[in-house]
Parts: sequence; structure tokens; C-alpha cells
Amino acid sequence: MSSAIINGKEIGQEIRSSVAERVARLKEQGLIPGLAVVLVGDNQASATYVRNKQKSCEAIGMFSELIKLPEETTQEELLVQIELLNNREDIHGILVQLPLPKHIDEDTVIATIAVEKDVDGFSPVSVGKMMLGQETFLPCTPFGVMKLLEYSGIEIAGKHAVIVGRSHIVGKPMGQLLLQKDATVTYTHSKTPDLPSFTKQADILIAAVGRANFITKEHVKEGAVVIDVGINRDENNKLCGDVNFAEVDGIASHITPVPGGVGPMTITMLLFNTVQAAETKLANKMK
Ligand SMILES: Nc1nc2c(c(=O)[nH]1)N[C@@H](CN(C=O)c1ccc(C(=O)N[C@@H](CCC(=O)O)C(=O)O)cc1)CN2
Repeated sequence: MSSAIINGKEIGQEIRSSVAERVARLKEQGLIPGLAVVLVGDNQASATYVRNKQKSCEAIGMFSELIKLPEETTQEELLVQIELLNNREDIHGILVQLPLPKHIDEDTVIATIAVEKDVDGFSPVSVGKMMLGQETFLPCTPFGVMKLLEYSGIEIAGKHAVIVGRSHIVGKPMGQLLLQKDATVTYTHSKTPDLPSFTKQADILIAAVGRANFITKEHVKEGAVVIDVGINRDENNKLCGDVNFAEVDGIASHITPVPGGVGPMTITMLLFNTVQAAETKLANKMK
């Protein structure tokens, strides 16, 4: 029997509808939530993601502004742009599309974004708060995975979650969010010896390693929930995940497809965080 598909497009759409209602309520109170998207250089994939983010904002009535800077922009010039956005009243969320050109230090740039506008949840303060379980913006991809599990009725407490991947923006925060929901979490990565001996123990397997079709049937326990965070191109330039879907289908109880699984949730949770930022600003103004 085939695995049940966790449909990120459908779940994302449901969440976006409720975010759109919150936007409408804010507008009634005279506030239009605004997102600034900063894109540096000519990375084609980044340009597509940024376009999709802007379209998604417009679709639910939010304002979005693109700050497009050339590849040769210096770090100082970029920091000046971020400071300007930090001080703008009409901008509630700021995101700098990653990756940045090699001559720019991502950590320095991200740390410059005002924490109350850090809707990507990447700044050291946001990450620290998340680690402590304090209220903050959660990074959009792991936050989206948590919503996929919730909307699919998948129990987390008491389950063994195995993360394959240790990036700052997915793997590390993913484990933390699952831990906060009482999962037992194991972190693994591409250099873990005998990886299948770990992944085979997973009730919930998160593949975020960034390698096309890396997770095969030998990695997956019968009945596991498999979440594929990868976005790769295979040898035929076809979009694929980190999981070999054809092999794992039928072994997993549930699986996310690529495309149409985790990807759409990343942008959904960005909209969610930006509306949250605008609501918080309005609430503080009324105090
Ligand atoms: N500042 C940020 N930079 C990057 C992030 C991020 O969350 N913040 N994540 C990724 C890229 N990303 C968003 O920026 C992103 C990637 C993929 C998708 C998505 O919807 N994917 C689709 C397929 C799209 C396609 O056809 O290529 C899917 O999986 O269905 C959305 C957002 C790195 N940078």
C-alpha cells in the first residue's frame, strides 16, 4: 500500500486563509502588514523564491517591497540598507534571501536585522529565545514542518525523531522544536557512520541533508513518518528531495512529496510570522 501523502500545498493554503483574515482585521484598524525582501546578486533560484514570496504577500493583501542589490554590493552597503529597513514604520518584517554572495558574512548581516522584524527567525537573539522556549519568530521551514505534523494528526510526544542534517536554518532548529513537543531527538548528518542504524530507529525521520535521493529504503523503518526538506536537482535536472520517494513510498506511513510538501510551508510560515510582527506592533502601540 502507498504511504499517505502529506500535502503541503493544501495545508499551506488552509493556514494562508486564516492569515489573510488576520491581515483584513489589521487593515480595518489602519495597519497594512509590510514585508521587505532583500535580494543580493543574480542567483536564479533565489530570484524565484523572492518572487514567490512577494506574490504570496500580495495574494493575502500584505504589502511587500523588494530591495534588489547587485552582486558586487559590499557588506557595509547591505548593512546600511538593513538599518534603513529597521527604522521604517511601514515595514514589519525583514528577510535577507540566502545564500548571500561569498564576500558577505551572513551571520553579521542577519544579526543586524531588528529582532522584532526578524521574521525568518535566524538572528542570534531569535535562535536563543527559541532554544529557551521563549516566544519568538520560529524559522519558517522547521515551523512549517511542525504545522504539517500537527495538521496531519501525527503524534510527536514520546516518538523518536531522527534528523539527518545540521544546518542552522533547518536541522538544528528542527530538533529543538520536536524536543519541545516531547520527542526524543537524535541528530545525524552526512558524515554519521552507519547512518541507517540510526535512521531505522526513527518514528519521525526528517531528511534535511541537501543531497538528491540520499535517503533510500534501507534508511526507513516500516510505518515511519518521513519528512523531506530537500530541494535538489537530479541528474536529469528534475526537482527532487533528499528522499528517494519511489523507494520509500509504501514503507513509510506518511511522506511529504517534493515539490508540494515542505517547500510551500516555508513561505506560508513567513506570511504567518510577518502578520504576527504587525499585530505585535499594533498591540504595543495601543498600550
Ligand atoms: N532568508 C531565507 N533564505 C532561504 C530560506 C529561508 O527560509 N529564508 N529557505 C530557502 C529557500 N526558500 C525560501 O527562501 C524556499 C525554498 C523552496 C520553496 C518551495 O516552495 N519549493 C517548492 C518547489 C519550488 C520549485 O519549483 O523550485 C516545493 O517544494 O514545492 C519555498 C521557499 C533558502 N534560502
